[in-house]
Amino acid sequence: MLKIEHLTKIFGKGTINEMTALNDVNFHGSAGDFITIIGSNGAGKSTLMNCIAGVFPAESGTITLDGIDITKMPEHKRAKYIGRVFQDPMKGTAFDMTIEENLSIAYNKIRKRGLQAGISKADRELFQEKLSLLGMGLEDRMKEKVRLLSGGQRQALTLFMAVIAKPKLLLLDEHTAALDPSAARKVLEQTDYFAKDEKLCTMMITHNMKAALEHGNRTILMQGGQIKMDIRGREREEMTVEKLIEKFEIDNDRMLL
Ligand SMILES: Nc1ncnc2c1ncn2[C@@H]1O[C@H](COP(=O)(O)OP(=O)(O)OP(=O)(O)O)[C@@H](O)[C@H]1O
Repeated sequence: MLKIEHLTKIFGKGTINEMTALNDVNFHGSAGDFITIIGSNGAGKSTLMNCIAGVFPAESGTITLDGIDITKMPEHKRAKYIGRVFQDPMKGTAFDMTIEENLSIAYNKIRKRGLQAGISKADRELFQEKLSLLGMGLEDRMKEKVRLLSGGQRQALTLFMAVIAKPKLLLLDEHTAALDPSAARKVLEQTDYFAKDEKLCTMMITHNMKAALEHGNRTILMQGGQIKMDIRGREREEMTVEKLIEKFEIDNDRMLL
């Protein structure tokens, strides 16, 4: 599904601020994989996601998604294949538009229809049915402006918008970090639910090592722009936060136990 080969990203090349944020990264994610990504500040986690999403080009290396070489594909074209949710609940939605208008924009991403095409009865019923799965009562508030929603509700909606267009890859960059513990738990439960789609590969950055081990089927640890560890299967089942810290000498400044 996702194949990354020899990916290197250097910021400020040739200047005194030169920084190798990704150093020859190799990675393979399969459909159905839910990979959690941990690592201390500046390890290269967000840069990896930004390179995959096409926010900036890499110096060298290739990125292939479902057999398509997307290395040089512009960001807006990749967006068709990639869903993304950020830490800031304000970021993923148009807050002055209604819930159903936001959903329609996200859904039309795959249908090449603009908002002016209107929201059909069938679409509305589909949104309503799917929203009810979030268990937040949003299905009864579809004509309300998104700005009226709480951070947790908005993040749940953003997550939902990211998956409604059936992406191949879902990139979650600390998407629950700004939420209160109960909203974070709820959005993580919803993430588990959506990540079960066997055609989807999910990658989630988190500073919460407990969550990193409790969610998904693989955990990768990044350090100094490289993937230092890729744990899965039996090794992951037996892994604990304490063992992780000990084994990989993790500096757990921002990582919560
Ligand atoms: N746009 C940019 N311009 C210059 N340097 C950058 C840029 N983005 C990231 N960097 C640098 O690249 C390195 C990796 O940053 P990145 O944001 O990927 O780390 P991270 O693992 O996501 O860290 P954090 O957990 O703090 O978010 C850091 O040294 C950072 O300062």
